[in-house]
Amino acid sequence: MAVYTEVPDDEVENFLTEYDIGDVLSLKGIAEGVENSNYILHTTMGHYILTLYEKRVEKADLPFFLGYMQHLANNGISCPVPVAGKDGQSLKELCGRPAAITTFLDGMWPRRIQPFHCRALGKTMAEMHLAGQDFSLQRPNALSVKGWKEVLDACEGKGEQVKTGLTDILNKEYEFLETEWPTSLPQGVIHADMFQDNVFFIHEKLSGIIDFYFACNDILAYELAICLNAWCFEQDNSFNITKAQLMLRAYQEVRPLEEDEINALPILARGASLRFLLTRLYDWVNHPEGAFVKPKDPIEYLNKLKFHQSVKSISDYGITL
Ligand SMILES: Nc1ncnc2c1ncn2[C@@H]1O[C@H](COP(=O)(O)OP(=O)(O)OP(=O)(O)O)[C@@H](O)[C@H]1O
Ligand SMILES: N[C@@H](CCO)C(=O)O
Repeated sequence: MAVYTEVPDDEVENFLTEYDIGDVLSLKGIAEGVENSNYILHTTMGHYILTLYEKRVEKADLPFFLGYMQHLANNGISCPVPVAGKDGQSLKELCGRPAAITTFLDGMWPRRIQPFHCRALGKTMAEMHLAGQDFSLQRPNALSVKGWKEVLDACEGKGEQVKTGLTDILNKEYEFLETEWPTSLPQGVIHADMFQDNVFFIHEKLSGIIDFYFACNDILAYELAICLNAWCFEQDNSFNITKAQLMLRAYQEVRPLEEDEINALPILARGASLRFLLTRLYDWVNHPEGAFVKPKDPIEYLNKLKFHQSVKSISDYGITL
């Protein structure tokens, strides 16, 4: 479940008087997602998504997230569009939490990733990177190298509860990445959490991207590295080079990678593995007993990290210079 804040009927009715989107017909909590409270809002004018932003989202970051979604939509990328109230503002407050209404996006996220999904994702990712180039707001990635250290420290060695020796592996990998992390690769706005549950398809066509609440300025190729991790491994942890090749080729048809970006992919992929390994580990060891939200498996990302550590050349990702 991801409805942390319940919205009483009279509050939503009152809230909608701030908008021109008709009267409420129903408000249904959405079970998926872990960060925020999401509702499907059905009004006399159609369907919308109502989101109440919970603790992990900084209120000061919301103009960046909502502005980025609007910017992408203005530039032809299919994603939820923030709905402005009668006062022209899309960021509001409901039940004591920051809140926004966005348009409803048709489509389903793929339960089983097929090669064609990876191809479609590569193309859309590159289009988003180009579209983001003239977005004026800035948000540094709070979960880049410095942020990883904060999460690592916050885990207080509790990795041992999950796997003996994990703390040592994490410390060593962090030290390696801190020294080797590239500093001069092309940067831009990235989504930073483009996992399969955030990418909708209708049949074989990508219908849109959702959940922009980790979006930030960072190395563009780091997004590819995140997606190699999230989309190109099979259930048995084997790397699917066909999926990677399709994703990287489709990306490059829209935004060709520079030589430095290609050469950096193994390091970027290690960083991406460590980032999700750490946040998953933190959630795992701090998971309240009996909570509805099931934490995601950190060890899946340890296995992915091991693959990237073993990579000998970029041809292991199905790409050549
Ligand atoms: N604009 C939208 N149109 C249609 N459905 C949406 C939209 N936004 C969210 N949803 C639905 O709500 C679910 C949760 O949304 P979202 O992924 O943004 O939540 P979250 O709490 O930020 O979760 P997480 O960060 O864990 O993915 C999605 O899986 C989808 O079913
Ligand atoms: N996509 C993240 C969780 C939510 O942002 C993960 O799989 O760890």
